[in-house]
Amino acid sequence: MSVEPLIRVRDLQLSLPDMARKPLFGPAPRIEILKGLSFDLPRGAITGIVGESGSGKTTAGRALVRLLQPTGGSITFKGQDITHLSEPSLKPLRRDLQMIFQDPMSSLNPRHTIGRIIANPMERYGVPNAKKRALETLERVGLPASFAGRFPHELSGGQRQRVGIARAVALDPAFILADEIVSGLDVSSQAQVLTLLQQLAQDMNLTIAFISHDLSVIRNVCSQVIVLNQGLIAEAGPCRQVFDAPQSPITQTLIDAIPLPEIDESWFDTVQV
Ligand SMILES: Nc1ncnc2c1ncn2[C@@H]1O[C@H](COP(=O)(O)OP(=O)(O)OP(=O)(O)O)[C@@H](O)[C@H]1O
Repeated sequence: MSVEPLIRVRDLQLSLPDMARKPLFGPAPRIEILKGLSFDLPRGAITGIVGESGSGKTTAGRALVRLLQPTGGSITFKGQDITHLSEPSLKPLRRDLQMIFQDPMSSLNPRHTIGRIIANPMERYGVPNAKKRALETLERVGLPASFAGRFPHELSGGQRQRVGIARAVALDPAFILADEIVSGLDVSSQAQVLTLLQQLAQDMNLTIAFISHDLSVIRNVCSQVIVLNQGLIAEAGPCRQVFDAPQSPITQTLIDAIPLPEIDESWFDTVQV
């Protein structure tokens, strides 16, 4: 018997009004952004969603957490069809569907302390001992509890991203959408944040959709990958399989774009041949 995935997506379609082409009178024509995506997000797995700019990654992610309303197909979460749920009906599910964004500086309230930023959502959901849990969660993401009294601008980019992760995991969600969360970080901070995310996913049995335009990042953290191209799935499968034997020219192009590791060319001059 196969295990039911946490999220099941079937023939997902989404169109939005194209305001750039709106006539003076009458409605704007619609632009088709997602043209029929079908995939599963297995429980406890990190699934990479990759593709060139404009391929529909962010739109697909926002549809998954129902920040956007699909125009066709279905999204099933824990066996429940959430495709057309109204905002009040979605409310009890919101705690389970968390997000981490690319730019933690703009997603963290600059006037709130780190402790408040992590405790606030817990208090909203009536989680007991929110302040104590906020301190514990800070330590869980590798930051000292004393950071609770600091403000976002007093942290480095990598530390701020850890706060973004802490705020999401403090709610003990089932699913996290991570949209380009390491794009703004230097390479060593990137590696640390990715290791943390993997560790948390394992410890907490989190299901994560990890959006990135960078296949090399996906390769390091994800067990399966979905390659998007112009609102369609170009290829999907276990990460290793997709990397080792890409079936789509789109995937091959993304693989070819991965920069080679830097080579110290002075080394060649010292080698005796
Ligand atoms: N609100 C909107 N109105 C009209 N078109 C939109 C809207 N949001 C996105 N689009 C278009 O939908 C397509 C997919 O956008 P999306 O942001 O999902 O792509 P992406 O793969 O995440 O790109 P990037 O890597 O650049 O963030 C793009 O062509 C974009 O211009």
